[in-house]
Amino acid sequence: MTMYKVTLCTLAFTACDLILSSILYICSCKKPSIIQDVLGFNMFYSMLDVWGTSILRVCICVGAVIGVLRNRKQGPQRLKASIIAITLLCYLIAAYTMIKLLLYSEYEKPVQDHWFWSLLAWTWISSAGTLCLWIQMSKIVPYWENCRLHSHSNGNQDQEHSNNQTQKTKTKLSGTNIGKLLSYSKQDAVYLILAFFFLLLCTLGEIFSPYYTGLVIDGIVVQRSLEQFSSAIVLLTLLAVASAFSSGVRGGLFTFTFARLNIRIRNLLFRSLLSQEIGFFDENHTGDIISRLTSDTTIVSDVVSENVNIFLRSLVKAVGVIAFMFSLSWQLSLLTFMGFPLIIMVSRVYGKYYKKLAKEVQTALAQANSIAEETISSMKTVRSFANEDTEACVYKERLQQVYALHKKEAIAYTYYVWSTGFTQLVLQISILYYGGHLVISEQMTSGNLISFVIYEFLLGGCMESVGSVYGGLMQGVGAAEKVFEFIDRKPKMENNGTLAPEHLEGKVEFRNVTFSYPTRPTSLVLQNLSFNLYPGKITALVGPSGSGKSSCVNILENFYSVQDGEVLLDGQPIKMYDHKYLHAKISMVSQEPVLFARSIENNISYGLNSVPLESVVSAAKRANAHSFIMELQEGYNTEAGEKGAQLSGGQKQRVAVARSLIRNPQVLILDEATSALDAESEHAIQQAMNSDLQNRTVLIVAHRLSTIEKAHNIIVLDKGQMVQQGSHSELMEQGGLYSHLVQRQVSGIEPASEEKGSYQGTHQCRAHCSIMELPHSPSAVDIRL
Ligand SMILES: Nc1ncnc2c1ncn2[C@@H]1O[C@H](COP(=O)(O)OP(=O)(O)OP(=O)(O)O)[C@@H](O)[C@H]1O
Repeated sequence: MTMYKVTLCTLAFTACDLILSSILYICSCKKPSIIQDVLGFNMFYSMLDVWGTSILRVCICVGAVIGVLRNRKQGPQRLKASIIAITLLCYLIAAYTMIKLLLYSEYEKPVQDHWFWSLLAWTWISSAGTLCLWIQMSKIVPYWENCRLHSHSNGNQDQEHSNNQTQKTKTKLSGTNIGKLLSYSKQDAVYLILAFFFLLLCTLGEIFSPYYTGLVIDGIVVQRSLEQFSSAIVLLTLLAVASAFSSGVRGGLFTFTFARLNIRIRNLLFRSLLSQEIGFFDENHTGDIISRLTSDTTIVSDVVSENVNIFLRSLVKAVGVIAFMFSLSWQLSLLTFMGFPLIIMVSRVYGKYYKKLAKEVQTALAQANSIAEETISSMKTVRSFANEDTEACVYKERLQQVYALHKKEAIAYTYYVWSTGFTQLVLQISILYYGGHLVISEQMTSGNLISFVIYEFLLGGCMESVGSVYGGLMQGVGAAEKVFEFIDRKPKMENNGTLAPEHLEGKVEFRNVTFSYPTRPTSLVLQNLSFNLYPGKITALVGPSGSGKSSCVNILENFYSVQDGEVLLDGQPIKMYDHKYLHAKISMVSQEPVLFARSIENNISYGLNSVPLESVVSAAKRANAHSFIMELQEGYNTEAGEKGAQLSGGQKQRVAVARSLIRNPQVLILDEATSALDAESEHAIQQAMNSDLQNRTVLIVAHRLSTIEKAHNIIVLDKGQMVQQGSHSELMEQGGLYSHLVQRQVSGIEPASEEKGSYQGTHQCRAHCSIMELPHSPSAVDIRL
């Protein structure tokens, strides 16, 4: 709504409020004239004070209008900042009318004055209206801001629109998350219904107990009848037993159901993670992801299960207790409910703040986990640089952030308990005072007052649980939000190809490929790159560090989408091939192969279904791994350790080569695959591959240029572009980057401009060492690729 519309509405409402309240007051006036009513004001039968609240509302509305008109820019913001105070004021007006009702009922029993009821009802309506108008005015956007928004470029509008959408989605999330959690529990509907049934039984028992306690007291104090007193005690005992039994069953069922939910959510999350594109894992830290999978899923199910249990119990109990309270005394109930909105308001404010804090705690914890995970998984590197202290300090710093957030949480909780505790105390004293008055004036029995006080305590307990559970639930919802974010995430690159031809030649074509990594979309790693790989031929990719060799392999493995151009396998885009088929036909051995913490046999047959041991042994023999495997205590059943840590670098490489060879791939990619091998092993593997070559397409990524001299085609990359192509002798004749690199390696000196990082340095050292060995090294001399 525009500023003028809201202002006009507010002024019209204010006038209407003042006129109607005045008319109703005049009509409800019991004195002959208004002047007499004003001069002889009596709280018990004059409505002057209720009319006076309309003046207060007029002041609020007119003040807001003046504030907004005088300061169009900051006015609405100030109104927004004071919404809680105005809500409190409107609530106090409504609460005052209830006190008025109690006072009036002392004078006129029952209250049958229509004008009185009309003025009371109008006061409630107009208090709510005042609050709504205040909120509307706080949302006013100044005219020039509107113009600025309209005249903004389309791009910016889209941006703002999408921001608004995100905001809206976020607000929607909290509500939908609980719904979503329940939808994941659909399969457990029977258990949940049973749990709810026992919850009702247990709550009914708890609700009736105070009532029978009141009957026991009346039996002793008022009737002095043994019969009434003992029958009430028997019923009370039966109720307590039934309630305790149901309570146990209910608790067990809820815990069981939410344990199932935990497993379900973890499974879904893990499946969703496995379906994400590789870029997702570049963007998100492993620690963060693991934290979602472990701590967040646990919070979702455990915290939610515990809190839903308490929340539902308290809610059902509160409904029953309220019904009993009204049946015992409507006046005392009214008094009790004056404090009710105040507790809700405190819970809301606290819940909102707590939810924000819970999310921050989760993020900070995930970051701390990520650091611990990274450090522990790279312990050898940390130790070799003697960097334990720094890592411990970094971790401590992150934990300090978590601690600071926890402190904030603790302070928020303290304020919350203080405010609700104080409200309840004031209420209890008021109830005892007014209740005593009702008993003395014989408007209720002493037994009923005791029952009421017990109910009031029960209701206080329920409210407290609802409030504290609300915070817990919000913590669960905050964690659920993050879990669902991952579960619902649609992979940006889906493996939904279907092509799986029986015969695959293995011709690969990079056609005008332009590529950048999703984490750095602006820096082009490959630019308009085109080359072919042919079956039965060995092609080598060489180039300085960072020139894009491994990126070509990543694209060929269909790990990333290209920005422009395409990669074709037998003339078809690789995306169109079935995921499993593609990775059975294209296999890679990398420089630092990752093995899994399983037996060597399982590592070699990884990803294949029911492979006979003979095939595993045959692949291991071709990879020159059989003899070392047989020397291990448990042979093929030997555990490889986490990431293959129980094997040496060369042994890992040989197992990885066997893992590739067993698939009999049509396209074989070797990314410095034999770099960690001794000369003899390397030679043996080269021989095996040589004899296996047949019509296979082989792509070698090489840093040691000596290893690719016999390749049929050498592609030289520089800054993501192909600068040369040909056989070793052709390229040496041509001169240029290739011969330059070879000469540098032979002389053992790398161009300084290429030394950009420690990783590169490692390669250069290796290259340097291997070339220095060249004249004597059988691996270099006997290459038969
Ligand atoms: N996952 C990634 N996310 C973002 N950028 C990356 C990623 N991997 C590599 N890069 C960048 O892409 C460029 C090419 O890297 P690439 O690994 O393909 O080079 P390379 O020729 O294989 O290098 P090396 O010989 O050192 O292994 C580099 O600038 C590198 O920083």
